[in-house]
Amino acid sequence: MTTTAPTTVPAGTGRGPALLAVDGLTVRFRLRDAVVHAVSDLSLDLHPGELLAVVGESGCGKSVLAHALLGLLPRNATVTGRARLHPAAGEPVDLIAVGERHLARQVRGRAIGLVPQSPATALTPVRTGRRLLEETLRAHGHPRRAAADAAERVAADVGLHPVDLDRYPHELSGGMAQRLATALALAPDPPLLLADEPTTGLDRPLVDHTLDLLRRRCDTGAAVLLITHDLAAARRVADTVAVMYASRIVEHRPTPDLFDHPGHPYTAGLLDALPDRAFTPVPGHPPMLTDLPAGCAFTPRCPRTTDACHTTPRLAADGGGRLACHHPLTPGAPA
Ligand SMILES: Nc1ncnc2c1ncn2[C@@H]1O[C@H](COP(=O)(O)OP(=O)(O)OP(=O)(O)O)[C@@H](O)[C@H]1O
Ligand code: NI
Repeated sequence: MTTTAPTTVPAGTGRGPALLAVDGLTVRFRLRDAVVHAVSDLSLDLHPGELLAVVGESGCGKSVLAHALLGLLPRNATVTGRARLHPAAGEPVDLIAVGERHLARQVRGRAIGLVPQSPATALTPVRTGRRLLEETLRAHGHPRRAAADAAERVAADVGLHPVDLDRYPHELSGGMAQRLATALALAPDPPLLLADEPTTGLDRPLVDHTLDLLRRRCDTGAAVLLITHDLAAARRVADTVAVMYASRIVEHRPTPDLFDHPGHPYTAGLLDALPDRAFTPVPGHPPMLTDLPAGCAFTPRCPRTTDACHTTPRLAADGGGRLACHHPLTPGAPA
């Protein structure tokens, strides 16, 4: 590996030991005649009570990050680095090294919940939402009768009507399937939740409702890694925001700092694309992850590029956050 980022998180979030400490996580996919650099040297800490939003354009590696932590990647993936999960009750475990048996028995669903990006395909088609929820709850120790009540409660939490619980997954709209998937992930009350675009297909009031639900989970001690395209969503609920570009975290800061004083030209570009700002998209397209340029991958789209950008910038402490850029923006100065 070329660089190793510090594992400290931005100031203000470092209370006690991290629940999740990811260090140098790298994922490569082998294709017949190419290698996909899906996640590169990624480091982050997540503490109990913290909501971290991971944002970035389509294909930058957000879902692969979540799947790597849960051992859900296909066989052509190679994962290196460490991801230490340290639950309050229990020994720390390296999610990358621990192996499928432990992940299946102790981690997935129990220690780490996942709201998958495409819930419609992830839901078992032959069981109603109610059965799926009750089975999940019983698998995590709820007695039969308590599970029935808890299923209705958690369904109501995500805005699902009891009648909708008696439908089969194919009878649900995209938004209902999304809410059911969220309910299934939340039901066992995992200390860590990975929520991959959990508001897809929801109308605005339900988007806010779901986001606030995740926020409340953090306020009662859980940690949430929220993957989203929606910067407004991140702004509403996240404590810190990590911006990914072409497989790397390029900036990570407390939420207000990121929105008010972005340091990376890419972050500034994403903010400029917001409808309530300049509403101008970042020009150009992200690079192919099979063919990344040497050095900073944002170089071809960056207005500040110089020769220095041909070496990969280290993700280093910057103010209260972390930044990987040779020519960062300074607060108040034009891009
Ligand atoms: N099994 C696989 N084999 C090869 N490449 C893969 C595989 N799974 C994902 N990729 C590639 O890894 C990269 C990262 O994908 P990922 O799904 O993490 O993107 P993302 O940031 O979640 O995008 P989106 O916002 O569209 O969900 C993409 O280039 C994708 O094509
Ligand atoms: Ni994704």
